[in-house]
Amino acid sequence: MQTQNIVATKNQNMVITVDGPSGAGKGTLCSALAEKLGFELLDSGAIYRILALAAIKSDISLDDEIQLAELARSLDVKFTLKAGEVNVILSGEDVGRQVRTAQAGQNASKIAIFPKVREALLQRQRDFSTSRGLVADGRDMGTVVFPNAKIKFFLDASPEERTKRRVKQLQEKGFNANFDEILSEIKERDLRDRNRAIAPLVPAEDAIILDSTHLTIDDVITRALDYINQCVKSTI
Ligand SMILES: Nc1ncnc2c1ncn2[C@@H]1O[C@H](COP(=O)(O)OP(=O)(O)OP(=O)(O)O)[C@@H](O)[C@H]1O
Ligand SMILES: Nc1ccn([C@@H]2O[C@H](COP(=O)(O)O)[C@@H](O)[C@H]2O)c(=O)n1
Repeated sequence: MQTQNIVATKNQNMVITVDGPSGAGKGTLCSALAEKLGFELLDSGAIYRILALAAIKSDISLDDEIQLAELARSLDVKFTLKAGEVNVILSGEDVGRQVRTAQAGQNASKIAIFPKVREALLQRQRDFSTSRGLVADGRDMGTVVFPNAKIKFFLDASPEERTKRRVKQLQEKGFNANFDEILSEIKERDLRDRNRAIAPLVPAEDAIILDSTHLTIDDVITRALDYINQCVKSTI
């Protein structure tokens, strides 16, 4: 029986979490797993990026925890799938391109330090879990949002490799990208994400660590699917 069939049979609201630093390949792995297993996908980083963008559009300071948390509770955001691409719709406007910039990532990481903001977004993220199963991509998926998930990955790669990937990705999307600038942004974001007081970027105790520095995308997907297969078989 193939992995996707075994998982479909055993599913029952299964949650697979994938945490790790920026550019480690979480989104790539999560989309592949969601597609192969027929699961829903949660890109939690997109929610933080959208909130920061919505704050800027509403003239709310990225330092104002109370107003940011209020905005988080009323955020009108939808993810729609068009021609295999996820579109991000904020109050009726397609903001997919605006939230993918390096600046949007930095802004997201600035507002992500606030406990009230994280609390306001918690249930919204948990609501992505349905009977279909969920692959959840982020920084605190395995530690805070879905601590009871049965399968947890922590995907890592060296800062230099992640920068190389990010530069290529931004250039392919038509953005300007300078290696040294992106490396320093990645290091700055890592530092903030790993050292914040609430929900810092750390592997869950029961997470499998996958270092993708010297692995191709296909290697990472195969290793993750093998592990999922083993876990599911051991519970049959
Ligand atoms: N193992 C890999 N080898 C080479 N390139 C990779 C690998 N995994 C992902 N990539 C590429 O690296 C880029 C960043 O990957 P991705 O967007 O999945 O990272 P991420 O961890 O989700 O980042 P972020 O948290 O900032 O959204 C993409 O262009 C992707 O195709
Ligand atoms: N669960 C999460 C997800 C993201 N963040 C913060 O958002 C920033 C942007 O995330 P991307 O995955 O889209 O790059 C990230 O640097 C984190 O600061 C978070 O705190 N928790």
